[in-house]
Amino acid sequence: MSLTSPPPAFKPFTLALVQLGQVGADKAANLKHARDMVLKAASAKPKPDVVVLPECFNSPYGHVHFPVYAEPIGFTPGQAYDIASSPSESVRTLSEVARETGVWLIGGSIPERSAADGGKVFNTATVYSPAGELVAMHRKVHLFDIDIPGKITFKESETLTGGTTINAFDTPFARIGLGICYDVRFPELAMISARRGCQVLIYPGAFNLTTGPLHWELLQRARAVDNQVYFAMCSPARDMTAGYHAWGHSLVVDPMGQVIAETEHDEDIVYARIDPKTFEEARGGIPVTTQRRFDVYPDVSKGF
Ligand SMILES: O=C(O)CCC(=O)C(=O)O
Repeated sequence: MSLTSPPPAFKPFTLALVQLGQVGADKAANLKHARDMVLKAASAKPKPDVVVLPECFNSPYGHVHFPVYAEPIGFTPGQAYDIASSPSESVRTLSEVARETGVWLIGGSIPERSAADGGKVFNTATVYSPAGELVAMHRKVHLFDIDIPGKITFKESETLTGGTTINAFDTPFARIGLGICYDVRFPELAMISARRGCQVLIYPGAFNLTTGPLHWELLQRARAVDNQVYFAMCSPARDMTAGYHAWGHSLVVDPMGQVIAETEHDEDIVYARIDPKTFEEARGGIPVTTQRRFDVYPDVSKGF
């Protein structure tokens, strides 16, 4: 799929965010639990069309862990990919559960080591069709390097490299744009995805107890309102025994900026009905999409 082609007609669908708990040191156990929770999410009535897992769901979150848990994936967008011989056990597991449940699965993110990039490690989201095909991938573009003295210091760039592409995938009901966590702080990424036809943006994420209360909801509502799109982020559950304390509060925001679904911080699954009517009403009533002044400032979605 090309971000320059017209998007699919936007139709109603059900989204499920799996706020996964029990992410520990045992990768096989993490994968099994993720699989069990996707099965649970998909057993709801109505069955969700899209199921989402959180950032870094197969490994503890921390720069020391990324190289240890990293798996080769070897996917090139637009090229055939044989799941059965994928070198990534996480990819094989996610593909299988997508096929078994018949949902579109945004497989959170996992540390990926890429031989084609000299062995560099990325924080990578993979997406599966209901047939289990790997249809898209997003490597976190903006690395989470922050230092708030006395509160939180985190430096993903110690071991990770940032991705260089903007990614989305088409379903029969929407074009869905991708990002990962810290990417939400950079309005350009969401803006470009929205101007290239995405009606829905979904970012696996894992905010923390310092920035979570202040910025998690604010940033998602901001990205939803300034682009008049649905915006959702899926977090891991909070685990105060883990090295990183996630904020939780996976949520879905509609194109008017209203939070339409939200969890607390424990393990949970939250469902939202995504309704094109709200999207059309937002764009019709507040027509910023046709009022932009590209004679005064440039359109960042063009020219590269
Ligand atoms: O931007 C933030 O405050 C948190 C970002 C984060 O946790 C991440 O990118 O993994």
